[in-house]
Amino acid sequence: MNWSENAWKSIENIYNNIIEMSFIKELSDGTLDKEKFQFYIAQDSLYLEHFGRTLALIGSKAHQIEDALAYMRFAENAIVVENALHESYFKEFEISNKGILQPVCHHYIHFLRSTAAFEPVEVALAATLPCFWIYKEVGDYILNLEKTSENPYQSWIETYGGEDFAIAVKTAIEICNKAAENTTPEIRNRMNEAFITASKLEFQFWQAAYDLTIWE
Ligand SMILES: Cc1ncc(CO)c(N)n1
Repeated sequence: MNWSENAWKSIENIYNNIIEMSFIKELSDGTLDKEKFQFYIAQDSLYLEHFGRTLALIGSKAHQIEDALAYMRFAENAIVVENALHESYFKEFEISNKGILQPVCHHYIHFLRSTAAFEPVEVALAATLPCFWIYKEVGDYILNLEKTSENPYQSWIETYGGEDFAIAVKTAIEICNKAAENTTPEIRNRMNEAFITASKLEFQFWQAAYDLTIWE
């Protein structure tokens, strides 16, 4: 079993909890409250900016030049393409501004940033993998459910389910597997831990949107 297969096994229960979440269920059938989606998109747009910057930092540290290039492209994609996409959601869902980072998004972003800054690059690569992989699995899962006609969230679903995003995810998985193979057992364990922590934060990110969790 390679590193990523083993890592996915260790988050299988977290993933199963994610697809059972009310947020995901209601997003799939189009019944999610607009206010919860607005909260989610505004936080996610802040998330993507920081995520993009973090991917660029990790790219700058990658051992192999092709991995550096891949991460710099992921960074560009997170900032340019997804922000543009969010601008269209901002209009469609009448969001006037992004607001501030709320607790869970703040936590997730700063976990990624500090991992990228202070941990070995292999661990940082693993910390970013759930952002790719869980979104792909959730996107595919929702796409494969019976479609409700006229789901207002259909374009979000199509961003993460389907071929284009799958190609990026495959590359990210391969980079992590290669990094894991070429490092020590101790760092491999830390990679696994970072992968699990980020997966828990993916769960929390959706839960915070469902509960509209803000600073006290
Ligand atoms: C919180 C979060 N994780 C992952 C993705 C997908 O890149 C996203 N848009 N938002």
